[in-house]
Amino acid sequence: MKILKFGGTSVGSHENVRRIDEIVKGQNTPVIVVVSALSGITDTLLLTARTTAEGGEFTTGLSAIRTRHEEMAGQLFAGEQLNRVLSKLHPYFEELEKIFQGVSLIYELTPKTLDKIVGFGERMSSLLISEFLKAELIDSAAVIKTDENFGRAYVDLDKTYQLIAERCGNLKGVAVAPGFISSSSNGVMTTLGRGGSDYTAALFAAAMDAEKLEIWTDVDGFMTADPRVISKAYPIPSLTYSEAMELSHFGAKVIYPPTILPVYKKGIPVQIKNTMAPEAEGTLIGLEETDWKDRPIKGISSMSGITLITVQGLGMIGVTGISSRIFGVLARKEINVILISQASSENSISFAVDSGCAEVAREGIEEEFTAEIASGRINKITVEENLSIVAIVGEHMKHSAGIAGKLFHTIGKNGINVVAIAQGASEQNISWVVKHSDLRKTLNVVHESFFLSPYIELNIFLVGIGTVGRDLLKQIEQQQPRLMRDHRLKIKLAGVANSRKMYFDRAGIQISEVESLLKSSEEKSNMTAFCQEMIGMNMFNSVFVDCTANAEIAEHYHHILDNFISVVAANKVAASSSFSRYKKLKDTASKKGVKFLFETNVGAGLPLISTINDLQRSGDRIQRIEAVLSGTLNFIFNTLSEEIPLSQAIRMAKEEGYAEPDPRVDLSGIDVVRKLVILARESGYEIEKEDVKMEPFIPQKYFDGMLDEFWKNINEMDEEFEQRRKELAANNQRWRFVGKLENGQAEVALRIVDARHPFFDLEGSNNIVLLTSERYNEFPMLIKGYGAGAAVTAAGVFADLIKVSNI
Ligand SMILES: NC(=O)C1=CN([C@@H]2O[C@H](COP(=O)(O)OP(=O)(O)OC[C@H]3O[C@@H](n4cnc5c(N)ncnc54)[C@H](O)[C@@H]3O)[C@@H](O)[C@H]2O)C=CC1
Ligand SMILES: N[C@@H](CC=O)C(=O)O
Repeated sequence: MKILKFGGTSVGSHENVRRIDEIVKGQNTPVIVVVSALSGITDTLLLTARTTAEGGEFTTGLSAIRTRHEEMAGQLFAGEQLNRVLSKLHPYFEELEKIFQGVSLIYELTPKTLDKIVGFGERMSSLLISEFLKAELIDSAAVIKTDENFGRAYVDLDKTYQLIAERCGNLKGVAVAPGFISSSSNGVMTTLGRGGSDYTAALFAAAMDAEKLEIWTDVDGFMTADPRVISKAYPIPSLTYSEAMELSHFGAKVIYPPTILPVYKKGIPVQIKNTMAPEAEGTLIGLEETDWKDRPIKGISSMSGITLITVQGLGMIGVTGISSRIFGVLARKEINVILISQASSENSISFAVDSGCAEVAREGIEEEFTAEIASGRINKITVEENLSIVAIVGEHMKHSAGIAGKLFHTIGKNGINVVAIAQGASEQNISWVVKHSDLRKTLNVVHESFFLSPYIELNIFLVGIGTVGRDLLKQIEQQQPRLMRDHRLKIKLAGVANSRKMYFDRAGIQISEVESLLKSSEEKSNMTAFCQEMIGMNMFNSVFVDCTANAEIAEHYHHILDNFISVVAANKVAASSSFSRYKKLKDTASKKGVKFLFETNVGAGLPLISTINDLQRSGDRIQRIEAVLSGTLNFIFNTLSEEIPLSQAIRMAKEEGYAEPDPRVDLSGIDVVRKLVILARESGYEIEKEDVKMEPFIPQKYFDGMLDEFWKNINEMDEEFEQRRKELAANNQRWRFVGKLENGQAEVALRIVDARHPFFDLEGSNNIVLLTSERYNEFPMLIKGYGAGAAVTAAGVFADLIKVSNI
């Protein structure tokens, strides 16, 4: 025999009732179908009853209940059968009306009367369904026996099992039973508590030693997290009884927790199934899980609307009976305590309750401890509101070291403050309290870090869509399928800005639509507002990517890192600003556990900074750097010819995407000064830009004034350069703009090199770096390759992004 329970949504429409018929027909064993009231009916019954007791009218509520059932009957039956079903339904409406009239006369609604009223929902739905399935109707109230604790009666299990077995022992086909309702030994109607239809089904299953209990609902089973918050949540194939209990306790409203006990005692498996998608596997609950045996954590549950109350005082230390008095008060006031946390010093006890009961709880505690508060032995009762509880659940957490460490490290790294923690000695559940505003981020972080997510998400906020930024977007779009497939990495563009507009979307911005979305966006580009929005979005694994050359944007890095957001910069301004600022940014990143990466600041995509970092970390010491670090200048010197004068070569470098947004930064030598300073600092030298000796090769007057004037006047230098170029060519010599660091002294200057020099053959916009260190001494390390350009620079930024993701 099988017991199939269908919830309110599953019986809430005639289409769904027809689905139930199909599901039941597919069974090849006797079946008892337990049903809830039609969706929304229990709420209407409760509301109408309460309104009536307060002097309001009941006719509207009653007529809505009547219409709903009559309409459903009209959709399920026709002709004679419809008349017959309606004639069976009408006595219920009449009886209900009489009860409401009684309540309206005496303005009183006892728990006993309320149980009688709410039980009508299941009585009427079971009538409709049994008629439609042409099944026997079992009166659950006659076989489930309880005490008279109305609203949530306690079941006499022995008596109930005996009566069910007697009533259903000879059942051959299909029977339908209302959930939720029961009766006392005096025959008074009682109910099993909200959600009690699951419990009814479990009682039938246990009494009949059923082969399986199936709970048919409107979700695909227990999910790894709340799917309304985590779009990547997916069904858990199997759980043990205790895991299901733990998950149900904190929010996963898939099954009513008391349901588990009767079936657990008899070892009856419970299958959660979706009535709307019967083909989905669902979740199987049993003594042992059938899947995911290697996963320490099966799911995350969460609960919002939580208030944490803390009772604190030095006078509590070593005093017995404090806890018993606190929880005694709460028990007397019928306040459910959701989580408890006590410091081992015993000077404080914190407990979490539903915010709706917080005020009553606080008043009760203050009253109980009036004397201790007056004498100062208890000095504080604090109430923290707007909190949420999150719990990870899994039987294999037991004796598995490192779970809590990893959990709180990951949470902390994402800037989430943990307000309180509790872990049961059973080690199946670790629960903690966070601000409600951090709940989404917490769930995402935990879901990902414990591999409950099919992929890791990196949320990027990109500023600057020029040569590098545009290519970066193109590369992300092209590489995304491979990253998802091979590395479980999904790069999500959550915010973007050009110099005019900005646009955000937590769900992710389609890269192909970036330009048009920015064009139509109402939000004007503003860095302060951009940071505010990005930080306010409070997304986990966030990275700010700066593909501008803007100094104002670089000013915001500290604030961004301080808010647990990594920074990847192609922009060289921050890393080459004052040493104290550079150091502060690095220290902040390290303190906050995020990354500040700027590999492309020197040599574009060449692995220069990472190589220097590796040498340093492994104990080497950089003694000397000699390098060509300007792609633009190298390109210009390799391009100048009789046909191509200086001014034209500069324009070509700009068109090729090598030059800075303002090419005077390249021509003045400032770009190389910045790069040399960054390399020196990464090599451990405390150096400022002003410390670098620079010999300009173009007169200062061309750099003063506006950019337009520069473009207008720079051809004045063409002739002189052509003269000098000819002389060089005649001597088989070339110009190279060289940066050098030696004995802590840095200089940049235009050099003339001949064919014997290693820089002589440096082609196009290539860069070259010779690193002399303690280990690479007689033969320095040489790194050479493209030193500028959209594709290689964007690839370098991309590589930094991948480093942030830690895949
Ligand atoms: N192009 C190259 O080969 C390399 C460039 N870099 C660095 O990459 C950065 C970007 O260079 P490119 O893409 O070549 O320059 P670009 O001039 O093509 O792009 C910069 C973009 O930033 C935008 N922008 C400026 N201020 C802004 C603001 N306040 N808000 C939003 N957007 C703003 C500009 O409108 C422009 O679209 C620069 O810092 C450069 O030094 C680094 C290595 C190589
Ligand atoms: N303008 C720079 C670009 C790379 O940093 C250069 O030309 O090297």
